[in-house]
Amino acid sequence: MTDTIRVAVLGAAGRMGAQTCAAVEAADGLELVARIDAGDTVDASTLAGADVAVDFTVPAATEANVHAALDAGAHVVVGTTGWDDASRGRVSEHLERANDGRPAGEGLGVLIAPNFGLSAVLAMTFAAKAARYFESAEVVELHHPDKIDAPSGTARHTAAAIARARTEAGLGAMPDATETGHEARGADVDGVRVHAVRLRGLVAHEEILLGNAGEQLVIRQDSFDRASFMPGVLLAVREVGSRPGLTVGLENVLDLG
Ligand SMILES: NC(=O)C1=CN([C@@H]2O[C@H](COP(=O)(O)OP(=O)(O)OC[C@H]3O[C@@H](n4cnc5c(N)ncnc54)[C@H](OP(=O)(O)O)[C@@H]3O)[C@@H](O)[C@H]2O)C=CC1
Ligand SMILES: O=C(O)C1=N[C@H](C(=O)O)C[C@H](O)C1
Repeated sequence: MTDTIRVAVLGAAGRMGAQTCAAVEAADGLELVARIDAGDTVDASTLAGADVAVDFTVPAATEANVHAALDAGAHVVVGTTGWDDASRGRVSEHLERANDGRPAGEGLGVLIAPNFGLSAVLAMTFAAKAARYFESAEVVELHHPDKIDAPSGTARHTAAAIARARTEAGLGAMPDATETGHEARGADVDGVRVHAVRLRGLVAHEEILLGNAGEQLVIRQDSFDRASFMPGVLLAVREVGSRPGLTVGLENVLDLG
């Protein structure tokens, strides 16, 4: 990369995309070279020489955007939700092909972060650390009602990390005597119950409840404004070029992983 990092924003007219364009324009050492939105093609021409493409679009479009940006030779930072093992695997394979033969450390990178907010990244990290000590754990995510996916990507990432920690600690299934009304118990993400609230006035919030006999730990984070995501987005834009391959979660960039 040159000294100035050229950035293209995909989903530029959206809530996160618009805020990201403004943050990039205001940041030292970054230059906004393209605003891409629904209906636009993603290729070398529309990316306009971008070193890094930032995707805040929709779950149905994000994977194709990443492949297209990689084909155009750009690193990619992804905030969009909707990723699973299969789609992440396809991106990993694409990166292996694209980076084959490049000198070590000079390959393309993709950084997918379910949440760029520091409070959210820390809440997820703390929850994963605490999980092994509690018999029960449930996740509640609360968002603005214009959000199209549920549960949130953050809640899925949190629940998956809790489940991994429980498995590593040899914990079994959580106690739950429910016999009727299973639909009221939320989504099951790797054996962890996740509940989604949609409420006008909210932005993005998460609560992780951890319980033992006679005690409870509640870890809560609140993004009251999308400004909370911007330091993480800018950090990812600056870091992705020095992280060839696929990185999932900003905790890895912050050395919290
Ligand atoms: N990682 C993080 O920290 C955060 C992640 N998110 C996630 O980011 C995503 C975007 O959220 P948000 O900004 O609120 O959503 P918005 O709906 O406000 O923005 C999405 C934008 O993407 C556009 N778009 C749709 N399809 C394409 C496409 N194929 N190529 C380019 N642009 C397209 C939409 O256009 P149109 O409206 O015309 O369809 C819209 O302008 C969501 O998945 C959300 O969960 C949100 C906040 C923080
Ligand atoms: O749609 C949103 O707003 C958000 N989406 C991400 C998610 O699904 O986790 C991140 C944050 O929660 C805001």
